[in-house]
Amino acid sequence: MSDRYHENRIDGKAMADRLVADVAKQVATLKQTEHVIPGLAVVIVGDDPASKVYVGNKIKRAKEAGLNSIKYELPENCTQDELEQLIERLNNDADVHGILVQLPLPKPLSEARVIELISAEKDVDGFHPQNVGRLVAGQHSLVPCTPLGCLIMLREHFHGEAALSGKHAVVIGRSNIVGKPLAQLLLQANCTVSIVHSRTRDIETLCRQADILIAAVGRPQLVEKNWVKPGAVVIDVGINAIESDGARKLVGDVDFASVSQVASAITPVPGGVGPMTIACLMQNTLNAARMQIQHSDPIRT
Ligand SMILES: NC(=O)C1=CN([C@@H]2O[C@H](COP(=O)(O)OP(=O)(O)OC[C@H]3O[C@@H](n4cnc5c(N)ncnc54)[C@H](OP(=O)(O)O)[C@@H]3O)[C@@H](O)[C@H]2O)C=CC1
Ligand SMILES: Nc1nc(=O)c2c([nH]1)NC[C@@H]1CN(c3ccc(C(=O)N[C@@H](CCC(=O)O)C(=O)O)cc3)C=[N+]21
Repeated sequence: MSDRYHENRIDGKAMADRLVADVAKQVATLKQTEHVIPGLAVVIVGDDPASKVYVGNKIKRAKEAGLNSIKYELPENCTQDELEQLIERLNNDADVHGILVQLPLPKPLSEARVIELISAEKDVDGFHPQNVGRLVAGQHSLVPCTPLGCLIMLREHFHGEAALSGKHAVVIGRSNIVGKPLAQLLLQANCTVSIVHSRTRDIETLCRQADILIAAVGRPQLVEKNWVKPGAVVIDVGINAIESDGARKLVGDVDFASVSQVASAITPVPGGVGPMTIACLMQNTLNAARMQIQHSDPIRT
């Protein structure tokens, strides 16, 4: 009984490999037809080791996708002005189609000001207020990478978006980066959406009602077996580094060992949402380049 649902992992790494290969094909076509190579600028401020790992992964994947990628490293103590001057320069550089500023920024830099300064059509993170507004209005063009990665995983798992219709999706977490935009995407996919957070009462009972449960909390292994309805699909966005037997390891916001006994499908950490986030960044950079070339209507996801 305990492993009724064994072999129920959703393989984010394999899906991400396929998505990047698909982007690479489309990039090659764009090169031939439009003589343009999409360019991605990744800006990192300071030397947080985790941020360095993620940025390294992004640059590696960009190479695989055939994109031009440039990394800009600014010192921890750089000023708001210096950072903003770099963004302005990238906004005006025709070879740069996508700009990503790795978050969080060291104090006292203003994330909100930087996000607003990035040209909305180069905002491959989808964090600019104009892109947030478009997402909510259902006219989205550049959608935040992690929520988009989660949606693509669910679409593939259910063999199309139609199967999401009417399902109860519970999103744990309400950040601008993950929880809120993801709830919007699920709503547009006709799910019934609940968002729960640190002030929610009886969170366990609410989570147990979910057909699709998504954890984006930042609390290692918070979600346990008794939070999950048997047969539910669980997406674990969390990336938490913990010490276990003296070694550093990555775990999600879900207790994988216990929850995988009751879930019908579950994403692992590592190898789940993380790789899909980066693959979606490549897709967004391609979409941004296309929009800039054609000045056409936004591409729907
Ligand atoms: N796989 C990937 O590509 C990515 C992974 N991540 C990971 O996802 C996780 C979430 O990231 P992010 O959204 O940026 O985090 P934030 O810290 O910005 O948001 C966390 C959310 O969880 C809520 N929360 C915190 N504690 C609890 C609790 N005990 N019970 C219920 N809700 C709680 C908070 O509530 P409140 O609003 O009330 O404070 C908040 O809404 C992190 O582990 C992060 O590393 C993030 C981005 C990309
Ligand atoms: N402007 C901005 N955009 C982001 O998209 C953004 C950000 N800032 N700041 C930090 C978060 C976090 N994030 C991750 C991306 C990939 C992995 C990833 O590839 N994880 C691998 C493991 C990586 C490892 O070994 O550490 C995996 O889950 O398999 C993780 C986390 C993007 N974020």
